[in-house]
Amino acid sequence: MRPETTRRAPKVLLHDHLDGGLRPETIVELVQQTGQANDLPRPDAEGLRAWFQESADSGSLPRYLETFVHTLAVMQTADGLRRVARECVEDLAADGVIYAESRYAPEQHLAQGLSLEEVVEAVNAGFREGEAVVAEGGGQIRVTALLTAMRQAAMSAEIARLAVRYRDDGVAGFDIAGAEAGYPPTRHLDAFEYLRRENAHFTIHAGEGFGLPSIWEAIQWCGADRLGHGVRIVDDISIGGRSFGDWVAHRRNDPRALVEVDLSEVRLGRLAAYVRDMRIPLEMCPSSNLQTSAALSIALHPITLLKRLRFRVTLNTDNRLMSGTSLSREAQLLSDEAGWTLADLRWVTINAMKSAFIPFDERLSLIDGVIKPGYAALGYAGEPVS
Ligand SMILES: O=c1[nH]cnc2c1ncn2[C@H]1C[C@H](O)[C@@H](CO)O1
Ligand SMILES: [Zn+2]
Repeated sequence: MRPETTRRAPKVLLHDHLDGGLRPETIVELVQQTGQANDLPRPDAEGLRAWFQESADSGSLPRYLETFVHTLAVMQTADGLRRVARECVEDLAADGVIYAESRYAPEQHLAQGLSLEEVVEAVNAGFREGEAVVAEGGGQIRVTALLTAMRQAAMSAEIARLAVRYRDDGVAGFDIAGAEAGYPPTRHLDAFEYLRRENAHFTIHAGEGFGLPSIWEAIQWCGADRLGHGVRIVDDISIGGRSFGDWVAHRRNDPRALVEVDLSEVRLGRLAAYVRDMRIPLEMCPSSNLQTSAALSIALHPITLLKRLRFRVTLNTDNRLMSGTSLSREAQLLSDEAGWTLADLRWVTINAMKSAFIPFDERLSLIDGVIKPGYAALGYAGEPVS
């Protein structure tokens, strides 16, 4: 794929953290307004941009998460939140995203006295402003919010109630995030049971910093509609009688290994089969996984095998600032290093749109009215993906 084609292609983003996608320039400006500029690890936008990426490259999820203290610091006022939300929408639209679910944890924005409701309303206002700016410029994007509860904290029941309260006002669902090992999703069972009683939607970060037990709990015990990452589902997949991890480690110097592997040699365990059979969406984030050591390289990232096996794969950014990425960059990396085509990008885009938390008729109208015509305009009308 040519980068310009990748950027122009309509894309759908289900897993993007609002507090992981700020413009470095905005952080510098907002910190200057508060008079706390000395708290920044670098004084200027370019220095900050590099600092976030380098610090997030630590190889560990808990250390990756430490960098968020500097984005959260400028997201404690209604004005700060509204600006960050508006710029998020503008940046995604410029990258060719036509529908996004942007997540953040309201409980992390209360330090300067905002209430949970004020946080949600400020972010919603920013999203609506961003959509209006994009529409005025002749573009098109819709952004909804997912409210995240932090898994190490104890506010999930309250955040779940907040998500239901705003379900008809810009909030599409609920999520659990934060360090995974040691914090199983079942700690938040009351929140999930409440959401299910309310017929509400939720996703759970699972199978990123921890393996199969976390995925199993998220699906079979908590009832998650989607999996945040879910990349470690490959621990339940074998190739030629070897575990995926062993198999890939032996081929770490063969970048085409996953593109060429004979699928008749692949066996799914019961959990992997369940995830595929039930069409459970995987919100996969390749660059983020390299930074937290959940995958070895783009070429050998499990997403390419899972796509070939027809799991319901979606492609996402996770944290654009910490990973120095965008959705089109993620797609371009897969094109350059793992043989992905425009047909593959269209397929994961439609997968994502089908898996979104907005009503079915609205998803369908974006698929038929925007995504399919958008790919047709690029010269790709939708032959089956190999
Ligand atoms: O990839 C992630 N795994 C777990 N937690 C994450 C990830 N990316 C961001 N977070 C956390 C840090 C943010 O402050 C929080 C809400 O967006 O979610
Ligand atoms: Zn995430």
